[in-house]
Amino acid sequence: MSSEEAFSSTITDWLFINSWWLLLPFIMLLVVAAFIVAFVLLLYMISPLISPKPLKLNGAHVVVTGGSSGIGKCIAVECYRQGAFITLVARDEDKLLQAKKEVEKFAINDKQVVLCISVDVSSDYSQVENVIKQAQEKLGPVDMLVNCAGTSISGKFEEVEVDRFKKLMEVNYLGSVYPTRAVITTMKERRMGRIMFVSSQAGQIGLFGYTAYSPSKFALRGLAESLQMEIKPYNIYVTVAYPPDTDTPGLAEENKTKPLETRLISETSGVCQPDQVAKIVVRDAIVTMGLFRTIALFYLGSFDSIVRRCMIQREQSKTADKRE
Ligand SMILES: NC(=O)C1=CN([C@@H]2O[C@H](COP(=O)(O)OP(=O)(O)OC[C@H]3O[C@@H](n4cnc5c(N)ncnc54)[C@H](OP(=O)(O)O)[C@@H]3O)[C@@H](O)[C@H]2O)C=CC1
Ligand SMILES: CCCCCCCCCCCCCCCC(=O)[C@@H](N)CO
Repeated sequence: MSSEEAFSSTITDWLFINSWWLLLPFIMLLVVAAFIVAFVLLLYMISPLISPKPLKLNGAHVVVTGGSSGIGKCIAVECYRQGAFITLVARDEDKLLQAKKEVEKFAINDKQVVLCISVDVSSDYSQVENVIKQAQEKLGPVDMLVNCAGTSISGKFEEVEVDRFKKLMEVNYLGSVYPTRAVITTMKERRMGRIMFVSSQAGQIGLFGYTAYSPSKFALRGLAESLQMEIKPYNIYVTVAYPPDTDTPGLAEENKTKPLETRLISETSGVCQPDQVAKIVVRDAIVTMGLFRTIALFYLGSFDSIVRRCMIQREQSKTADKRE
């Protein structure tokens, strides 16, 4: 008996089957699995080749709304440490100046600047447009916008004051729409830019106590996905961050009224440190392509080509109009 026969008879004996070809379905399954693994590996390897160039933060102008406290402040520090020029946007001027001092400690060269702008990002679009204009005049066009200004409240649906529902939509949703609207035209003209929206784990899943907060964070995802499809041909990339509970003044404030259920549910995903969250979300915003995004890229590729075709057509008809 050859060694091959010995091998196959051992396996068939072991599996209590009398012919090797009964193994065929399993072998086919293995082959298919191997192909899938190989395909995913291939995607992983080509990700860096087909992804846009990472944004160099050195010398870039980064605007951080909510940059005077918590996660926003840490995002500003993270970008400053990589050589960026920073505009901090928030309402309270004292907190802004304090944050400016903290950020400035992390300078890597003596040209870097931290600019402070006091404005409510949620109340009046023309105000927001104005301050963004001022910031661009001082520090140049915005390369990256981080929409981090936001606030939260937790409580049972019927116990949350009715006007809070409107307030949270205004600050968390419109407060991200307005700054984005104010930078987008210049970004499109320059055919470059990054926009980050800071949502929350409570923006992926609705949870007890967050009937007012979650919807305002869900809304950011709808905005981000639709906007991304519009502006990808202009080489502008949008990211959404979904952090868990993070140790900030905002969380301390929220904890004052947090129902027991919300607390117990949130504890399952723990509390992060804001500098840790900042590192991750900044990296994701500047290096735009991991494995899952590569897969999403193929998935969305056909939609993108529609958008590109329309853009070309529209520009062609515009120049034709001008000639007439
Ligand atoms: N901490 C957490 O557990 C988590 C937080 N998030 C989100 O991250 C973001 C930051 O949270 P966190 O760091 O905890 O918050 P903080 O309360 O510590 O900081 C909020 C920042 O936003 C600014 N801000 C608030 N409202 C306005 C407004 N109307 N106009 C301009 N600026 C405003 C504040 O300054 P000022 O008050 O002076 O205007 C401050 O700089 C929020 O969007 C939050 O929803 C997401 C997941 C978890
Ligand atoms: C793919 C689906 C993932 C779902 C994960 C489920 C995790 C449950 C715990 C949720 C914790 C809620 C954190 C809210 C943080 C927040 O935004 C406020 N603290 C703001 O102040």
